[in-house]
Amino acid sequence: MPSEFDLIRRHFDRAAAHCDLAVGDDAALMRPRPGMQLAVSTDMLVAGTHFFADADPALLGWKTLAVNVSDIAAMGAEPRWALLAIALPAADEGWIAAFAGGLFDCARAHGVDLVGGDTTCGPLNMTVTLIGEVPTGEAVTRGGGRAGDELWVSGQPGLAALGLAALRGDAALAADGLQRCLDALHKPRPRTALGLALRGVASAMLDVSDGLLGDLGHILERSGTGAVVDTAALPFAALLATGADAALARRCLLSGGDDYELLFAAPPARREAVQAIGARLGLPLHRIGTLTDQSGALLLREADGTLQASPATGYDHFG
Ligand SMILES: Nc1ncnc2c1ncn2[C@@H]1O[C@H](COP(=O)(O)OP(=O)(O)O)[C@@H](O)[C@H]1O
Ligand SMILES: Cc1ncc(C[n+]2csc(CCOP(=O)(O)OP(=O)(O)O)c2C)c(N)n1
Ligand SMILES: [Mg+2]
Repeated sequence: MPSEFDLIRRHFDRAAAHCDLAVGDDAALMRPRPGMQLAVSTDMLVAGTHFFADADPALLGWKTLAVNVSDIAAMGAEPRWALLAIALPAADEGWIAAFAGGLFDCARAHGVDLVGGDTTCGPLNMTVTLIGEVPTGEAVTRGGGRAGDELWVSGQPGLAALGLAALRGDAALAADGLQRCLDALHKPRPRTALGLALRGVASAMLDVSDGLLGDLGHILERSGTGAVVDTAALPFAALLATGADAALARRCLLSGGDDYELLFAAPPARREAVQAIGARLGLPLHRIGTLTDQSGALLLREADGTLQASPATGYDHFG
């Protein structure tokens, strides 16, 4: 049976590119580049709550890091250093090797060093702490939105929630549609390049983990604005193309969660700049509404022009 230290050495100790001291000592040593602020975030994934216990370990490794990279991207920061705290029910080396493989694939794709962590025996869960860098004063927070700013969302929110609904037997999807939804659920692609490009363009930003409307509520709260969301501008077509019915597609897109897309506000004068960024990155950016001066009020404008108030609620662990 491998020891705790064998597991760390074999699976989690890899060369770090931009770090003075990484895995193996009491603490890691990193130097932020001059003129940079550190952006620090942590998110935990728990078996049964965030994933099924029999999930593919390579995909789980990817997602564990990806959801944290997404938070750093949402600040307009560059992800740099990660710490991984993991509790494992057993020293299953095949499982751990596959998990580490997926995690390091994501680390490589986003320029992240794994610089430390903790490994214990216990119910399967993992927590990554991610440290990024952003030029001092240039981070994009949730609180900079102003009435009149346009509201945008990247990519294809709703796919992951549809995938989860299908796994639970609550949605019958066409085979290729199901594949696309499961890929979104299991392998979120954090929008790092988009987050960096939106520095100096977006007035407020966050990543959508708990569902579009619920997370929009955080922008409204921190920015002191309201919002009108045009439902006709939301990207429903790709969800309907999976074979999902319209009501489920709407629920997944508006409040499903697990999207890891960026939701941001930008002044109308920056509309062309936003569109140019989307074109350069080959990433669809949807202009889905406007911030208003009615603090906290979230309205949905339907295709026929009618306005209806909506609660800004999303995924809630205790709700
Ligand atoms: N146990 C905690 N102690 C201190 N701060 C916390 C704790 N849990 C969450 N937070 C903070 O509350 C805020 C909202 O957290 P969360 O909803 O998890 O954000 P996100 O969706 O970006 O992961 C963040 O600033 C986070 O750091
Ligand atoms: C087995 C399973 N059940 C439910 C979900 C859906 N789900 C779990 S947590 C969550 C929201 C995001 O997690 P949270 O811990 O709130 O992340 P944060 O907002 O802190 O980034 C969602 C949509 C899932 N992915 N897998
Ligand atoms: Mg969190």
